[in-house]
Amino acid sequence: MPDGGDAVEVDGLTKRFGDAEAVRGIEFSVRPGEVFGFLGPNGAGKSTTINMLCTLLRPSGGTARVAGHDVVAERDTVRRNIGLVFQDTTLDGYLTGEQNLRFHAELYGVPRSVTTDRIGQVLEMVGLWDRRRDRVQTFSGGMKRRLEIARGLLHSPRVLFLDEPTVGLDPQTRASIWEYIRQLREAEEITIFMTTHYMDEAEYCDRIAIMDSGRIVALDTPEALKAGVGEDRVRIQTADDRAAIAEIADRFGLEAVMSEGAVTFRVVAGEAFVPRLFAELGVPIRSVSVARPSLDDVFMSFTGSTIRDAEAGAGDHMRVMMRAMRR
Ligand SMILES: Nc1ncnc2c1ncn2[C@@H]1O[C@H](COP(=O)(O)OP(=O)(O)OP(=O)(O)O)[C@@H](O)[C@H]1O
Repeated sequence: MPDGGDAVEVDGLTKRFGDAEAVRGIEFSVRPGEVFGFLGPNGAGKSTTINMLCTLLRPSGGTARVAGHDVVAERDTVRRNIGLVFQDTTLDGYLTGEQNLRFHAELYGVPRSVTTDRIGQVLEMVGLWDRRRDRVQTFSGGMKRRLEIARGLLHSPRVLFLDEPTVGLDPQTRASIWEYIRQLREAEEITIFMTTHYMDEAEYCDRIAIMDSGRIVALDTPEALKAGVGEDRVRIQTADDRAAIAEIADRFGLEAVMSEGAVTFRVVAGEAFVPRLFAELGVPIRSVSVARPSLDDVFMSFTGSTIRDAEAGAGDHMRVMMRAMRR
């Protein structure tokens, strides 16, 4: 990619399937070295977008450049510069881990002189060096996923696309995959473009784009997106909860309720508000906690559904219902 250029640069990108517009003229860019998360409910257009960026699908309009090259005019160059780790595994179970990688190296034209070293390097990176001579069919789900990540890295791509890299894996394996992703960024100076349905994982991304109904509806750092939701949740335990609720309404104009045994209310910049609360509330406070808005709150505010609904395939249905209810 040219010096100073973006790793992914999308302008007016559109995809129509017949009359339906799956991607509606989106625009965004990803900086080199970023871990960029792509979120959205089912049918939002994420896969369609990724497929266009990976040159697997031709755009109906607009442009996309990946690693500095146009996905239509320079398709083959783009392909050489990207790695793909998609949900459907394409590993060959009868081959060993090492044989799978060797096959891929030939497919990508990795020079023979460097293949063996490179295979060793990526297998070490994902902790599979000791299992390199075992058939892949004996691997656990997490090991297969790690081998796929190793394979995606083999030809030293500039941009690695990961489609739900940790889906269906146990929390421990998910954590270790993330550890590899973080190491990767340091070791390979690679840009990572990923989709995930796990909000706790989206937190690890440098920036997140939320897509809904073919458009990018939000794009920023996880911190900025959460701050954009506005209000923090403050919970206090007091000597007299009923009096505290009344006083919070009178003095600060905030509506507090009892929730799980604590007086709970929402306020902008909760941490800065707490000293004022202690100074001005007549009722003694026994304990206080402040919770920032979560990425779940962010997702909900932009798409009208939680990521779990979206994951369960109920996202579209929920959204329609919520919109109808708001009317
Ligand atoms: N080959 C196709 N032909 C017709 N319509 C398609 C095709 N591929 C996708 N679509 C439609 O485009 C829209 C976006 O689909 P897409 O798969 O990109 O969404 P997504 O955000 O990746 O969803 P998911 O999270 O379920 O994978 C959907 O309405 C889908 O039905």
